[in-house]
Amino acid sequence: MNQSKERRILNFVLQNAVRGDPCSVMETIDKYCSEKEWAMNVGDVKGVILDKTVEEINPKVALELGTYCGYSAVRIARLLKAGARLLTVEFNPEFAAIAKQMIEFAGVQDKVKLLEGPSEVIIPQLKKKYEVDTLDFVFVDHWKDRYAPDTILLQECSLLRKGSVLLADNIIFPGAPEFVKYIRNNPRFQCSTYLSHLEYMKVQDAMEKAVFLG
Ligand SMILES: O=C(c1ccccc1)c1ccc(O)c(O)c1[N+](=O)[O-]
Ligand SMILES: [Mg+2]
Repeated sequence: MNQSKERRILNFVLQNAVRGDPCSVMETIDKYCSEKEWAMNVGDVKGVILDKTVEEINPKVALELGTYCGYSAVRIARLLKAGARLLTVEFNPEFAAIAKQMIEFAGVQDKVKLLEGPSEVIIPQLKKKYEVDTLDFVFVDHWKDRYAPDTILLQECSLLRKGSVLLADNIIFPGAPEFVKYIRNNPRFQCSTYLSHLEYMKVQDAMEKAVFLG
């Protein structure tokens, strides 16, 4: 049976990256996806914006919506301090299976918990089932029409506290217009936009940082 693109990416990493080295895994994925097959990882350019945001916040508890192959989970987890954790949510079981292997190969599995299922089901479980009090950082990178409803759901579930930071990918391409309208007109969030490019392409994109004001 034909392999999926995501399986081809994982195999390329398993054959070419250094086991236990998150940077090697990221670089190898970026090499494959820029030279062989485009894929929707946050990538090396927007990845620097993600890095700087994570380093600025130094989160104890981080959430990622949209694991895909695990690229940004590895990218975030490598920067987490001792005792910090990343919860990453993936709806697609094939993607989740690939990401699990990617995260383990990178050696960051002790910092990452991969939760398989729809975000709207998992978010209301975070407090009781996954022992989350509040989230310090949320990387929003899943289905673009879920950005706004899940941001509302995070608030309804009391998962944000004063100073919690959301960073949303793809604000220009593919775009998340409902989210942008919601977050920029909401006095409970302080927003800033980081212009960049779509991963591995010359297409303009952007990331939106939104600080919850309580
Ligand atoms: O929606 C797409 C998409 C649309 C069309 C074809 C392929 C992907 C996409 C593109 C770039 C992203 O960074 C990203 O996170 C996504 N996504 O699905 O979450
Ligand atoms: Mg994205």
